Amino acid sequence: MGLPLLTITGAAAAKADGTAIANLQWALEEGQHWAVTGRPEAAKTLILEILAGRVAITQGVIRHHHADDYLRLPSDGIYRSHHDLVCFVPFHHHFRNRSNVQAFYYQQRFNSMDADDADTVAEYLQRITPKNPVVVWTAEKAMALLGLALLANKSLITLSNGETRRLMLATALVRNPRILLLEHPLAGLDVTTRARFNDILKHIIQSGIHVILTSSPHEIPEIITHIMVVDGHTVVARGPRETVTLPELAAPSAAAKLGADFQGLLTRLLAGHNTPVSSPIVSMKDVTVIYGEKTILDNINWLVQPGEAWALRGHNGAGKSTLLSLINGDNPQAYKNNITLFGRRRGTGESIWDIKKHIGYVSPELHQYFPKHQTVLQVVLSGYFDTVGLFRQVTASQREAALGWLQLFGLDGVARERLAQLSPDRQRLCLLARAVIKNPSLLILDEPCQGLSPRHRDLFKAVVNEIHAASGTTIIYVSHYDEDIPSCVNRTIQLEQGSVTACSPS
Ligand SMILES: Nc1ncnc2c1ncn2[C@@H]1O[C@H](COP(=O)(O)OP(=O)(O)OP(=O)(O)O)[C@@H](O)[C@H]1O
Repeated sequence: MGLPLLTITGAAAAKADGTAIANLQWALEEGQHWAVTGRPEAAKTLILEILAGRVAITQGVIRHHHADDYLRLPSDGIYRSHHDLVCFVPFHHHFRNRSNVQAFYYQQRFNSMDADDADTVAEYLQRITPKNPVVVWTAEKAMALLGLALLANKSLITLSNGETRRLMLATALVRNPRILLLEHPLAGLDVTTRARFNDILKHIIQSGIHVILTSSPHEIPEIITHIMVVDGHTVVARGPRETVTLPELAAPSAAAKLGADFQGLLTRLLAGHNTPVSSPIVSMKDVTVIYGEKTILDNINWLVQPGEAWALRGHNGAGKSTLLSLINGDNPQAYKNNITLFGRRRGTGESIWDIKKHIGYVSPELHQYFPKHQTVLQVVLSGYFDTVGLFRQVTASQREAALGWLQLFGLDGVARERLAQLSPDRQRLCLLARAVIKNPSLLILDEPCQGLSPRHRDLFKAVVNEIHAASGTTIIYVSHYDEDIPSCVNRTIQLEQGSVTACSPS
C-alpha cells in the first residue's frame, strides 16, 4: 500500500470563541470517504477548516502526500500548492458582483434590476480555471450532476438557498480537487435532492475524488466508508463505518421541553408582550410575482389570522422566500399586488419600517449577508430596531433583555465577541435571539434551525412553542425537515413551482 493521501499527527488548533481540537491523529487512505460527526458543530467544522488550511494548527504536523506528484509538475509559471487539490464547501457562501468589488446585499435578489450586476450560473462556473491538470469535471458536467442545467442562464443573486447550495458544490467540482470537504452538505436541500444525494456523491467519488463531510449522526450518506466522532475538543472514535459507535441520536422531540431553569428566564423575557393585533396579519389575494419571463409566484391567496402558526413548505425554488419577502417588506413587487399586512393595504403610504416593527425575522439569506463585525450583544439589540446591525442608543432594560436571551441560548459568555468570531451555528443562535427580542406580533422563521445541533434545535423549538403559547405570536415557519418544526405549528401551506398546491386546514 502506498502512502496515505493525508496524515495528521498530534495536531491542535483553537478559535477565538473557544472552539478547539487537541491531539488530532488521523490518516486518509486511498478509497476512504469520511463523515465527521458528534458535537459541538463548531469542532467538526474546525477539523474541515484545518484540512482546508483555513485554520493554522498550533501543534503537530499535516502531510499532504496526495499532492506529491502534482507538486513535481513543471511549474509553467503557475504557483503550485497542495491547497490547489483540496476544496472546501462551507455552509456559507460569498458571491461577488461582476466587477468583484462588492458583496451582494440581502434584499438584492428581490430587486431584479440589480440582478444584472451578477454572473449567471454558467458564466460563474466557466470562469473557474482548475490548477489540477487532470480535468474530469467541466462546468457542463457539474451542472448536469447537480440539476443546474435549467438554471444556467440565471443570475447568481436570484438563486434560492437550495439552488445556491447546489451551485457551491458544482463550483468545488469544477476546481477538480482530489479531496473535497463538505460542511453539512445536506442542509438547505429539499427532500428530493437529499434522497438523491448519495447518488450524487457516488458520481463524485467514482471520478477519483475523496470526500470528507460533516454530518449529523442520522444523516451519514451510505457511500461514506469511515466515521470520526468528535466530543468537545477531541476525537473520541474513528474507523470503518461498521466499527464506530455513533453518538446517541437526540430523539426528535415533537414537543421539546425546556429545563426548569430556562423556563423562569423565558417567562421573564416574554413578560410585557406586544399588544395583540385583531385584523388579519397577512391577507394575499391573487398575488403574482414575475421576473422577466418567469412567473415565480402564481395567483397566491393566503389568509393568516393572529395567533396562527403556519408551516410554509415546498421544494427548493418553489417560491417560499419570495413569498416571505412580500410580507417582511423586502420585495418592491408587494406594491403591485393586493396584499394587506397588519390591517393596512400595502402601497398606501406605509414605510417598510412600519411593517418590520411588527415582525421578527430570520433566514439563511439574512444570516449570509448579515455584517459580522459588530458584537454579539449589538447584533441581538439591533432586533429592536429592525436594522442589520446596531446604530442607536439602547436602554438599560433593552440591554438586560438582550443579555437574558443570550443566556437562554448559551451565548452570554461571548456577548462582547464579534459575530465573525463565532461558529456559524452560534451565529445562527444569535440571529434567532435578534428575531425574538422585541416580542413581535409575527415571527417569520425561514429555516431557523439550519446548521444547529439537535440539542440547540430542540431548545429553539421549545422556545418557539413557549412564545406562541405565552404571547399568542403568529408564526410562519419554513423547513425542509419535519423534525425541525415545533409542535405549535398546526397549519400548512404548500408551494410547488410558485403555486399553492395544498393549504390545510383550508
Ligand atoms: N429576481 C429574480 N429573478 C429571477 N428569478 C428569481 C428572482 N428571485 C428569485 N428567483 C427564482 O425564483 C425561484 C424561487 O426562489 P425562492 O428563493 O423563493 O425559493 P425557495 O422556495 O425559498 O427555495 P429554497 O428552499 O431553496 O430556499 C427560484 O428558482 C429563484 O431562482
